[in-house]
Amino acid sequence: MENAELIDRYLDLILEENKTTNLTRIDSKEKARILHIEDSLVALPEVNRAPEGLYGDLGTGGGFPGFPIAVETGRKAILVDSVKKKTAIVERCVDKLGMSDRISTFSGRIEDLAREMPGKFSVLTARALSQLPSLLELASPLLKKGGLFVCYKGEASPEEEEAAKKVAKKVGMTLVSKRSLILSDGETHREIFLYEKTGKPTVKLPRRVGMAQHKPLID
Ligand SMILES: C[S@@+](CC[C@H](N)C(=O)[O-])C[C@H]1O[C@@H](n2cnc3c(N)ncnc32)[C@H](O)[C@@H]1O
Repeated sequence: MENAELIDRYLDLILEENKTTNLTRIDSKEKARILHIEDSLVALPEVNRAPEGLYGDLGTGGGFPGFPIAVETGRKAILVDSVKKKTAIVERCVDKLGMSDRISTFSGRIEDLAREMPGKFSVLTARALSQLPSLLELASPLLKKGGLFVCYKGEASPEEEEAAKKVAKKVGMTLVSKRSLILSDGETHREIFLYEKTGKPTVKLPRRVGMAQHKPLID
């Protein structure tokens, strides 16, 4: 099966599951094609700059951008979410498409994955998960040196970007690029932030579960 067809079938399976479990508020196929598939794939150029190796999608929900990115890059992938019900559905859909040898899930907190697999990832993505400062802290301990972190943001405020600068330094990450675009619906604004793991964090990571999101390292 072609990649595009595989991804389209995955979306069908997720929309079917969505009738009984809340995975996405977008229920029309037409809209979902733009907001889930097209949007997931806009950061492919950034992801492809990463060194070879394992890919992870943090806070994957119904598997976006994780599934489309995993298929298009051909990388081994782990899709991470703390809600077991969601990862169970993603796993079932991946399995139905015969992709479970390459794409797996981790059901648990990102902080716990960082304890199990420190420095094992070459590239990570996160969409609609948290503010940049928290995301940087969560991603850093999972990445190998030279690994990349691709953040899909709506519109980051100047304050959020300023806070992210401070935290990036503390967690050994460097901003490589930022790009803005509008999706083909003509209205959805997307910002892609690309960070590289360039050094050692000056704080011990991961901190206790929940700290990155509730008490970011901004002071
Ligand atoms: C708003 S949803 C976004 C889902 C998907 N990335 C998308 O854009 O469609 C955020 C997801 O992140 C998960 N999440 C939030 N904090 C997490 C953490 N610390 N560890 C693992 N998953 C987390 C939530 O369970 C939720 O499914």
